[in-house]
Amino acid sequence: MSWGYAKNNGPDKWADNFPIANGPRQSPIDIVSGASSYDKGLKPLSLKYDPSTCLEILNNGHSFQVTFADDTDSSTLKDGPISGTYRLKQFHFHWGASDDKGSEHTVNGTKYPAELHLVHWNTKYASFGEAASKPDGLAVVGVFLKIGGQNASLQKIIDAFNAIKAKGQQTTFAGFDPSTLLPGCLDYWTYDGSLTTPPLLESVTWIVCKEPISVSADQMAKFRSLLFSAKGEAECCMVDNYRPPQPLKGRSVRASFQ
Ligand SMILES: NS(=O)(=O)c1ccc(Cc2ccc([N+](=O)[O-])cc2)cc1
Ligand SMILES: [Zn+2]
Repeated sequence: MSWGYAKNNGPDKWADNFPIANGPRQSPIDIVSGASSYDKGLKPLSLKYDPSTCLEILNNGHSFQVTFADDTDSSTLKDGPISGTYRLKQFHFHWGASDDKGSEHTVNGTKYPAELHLVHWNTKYASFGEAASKPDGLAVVGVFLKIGGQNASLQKIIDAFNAIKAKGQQTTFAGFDPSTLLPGCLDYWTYDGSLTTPPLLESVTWIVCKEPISVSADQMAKFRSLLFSAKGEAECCMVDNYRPPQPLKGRSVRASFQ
């Protein structure tokens, strides 16, 4: 049986097939703001996204993701805590069955209803797959979602959900600008971590934005209408697809702001 988020294949079972689950730099973590240290050497994030690199949206059975053409430096992340150029590969979300949980990172123990991950890979390596196995191979920008007003940018994504309700379904998704999903303020925390799903590779520089973006309660309900299950299988709602916080194991968390 492959990994998932159920009792029998969820986060507490992942170490059985992926022993790195108990490694020294696992993600997510609880961000204790008072314990993070302001680093004046941290640069502002430089995010440059080209909507024409947006390709498709798919339900992979764990989340839904929007994938980008990453054969040129059209959509990139630079500066911040990283050196060099990282290309946007995809973005996806994690969310809960109710508004009191769903994010992977937490802030002073607080869970948000959802969390966006924008996944980038270091162009010093030849491909995403190669980069994913290197300690400085990936950089993921995390953005919290909090319940508030309707989010017009998210609505464009939600409008495609009918075509990707079940695992394995995908559809063309062109011209979407991911920068419309970013908060106004790009203050961030950063630390060395891992993928938060198997294979849990310890190759991610995490960049977690302090300011959340809004999502309405109705929009969150639409996230929860997606399915973990494939067409023809017993329907299983795609909810609680988040890993809980992992031990810090001596890592420091730096803040780009005072
Ligand atoms: N949630 S997250 O840490 O941002 C995350 C981002 C991307 C991925 C997808 C993935 C990344 C790498 C591999 N790999 O190298 O075998 C397989 C799947 C998995 C998890
Ligand atoms: Zn993720």
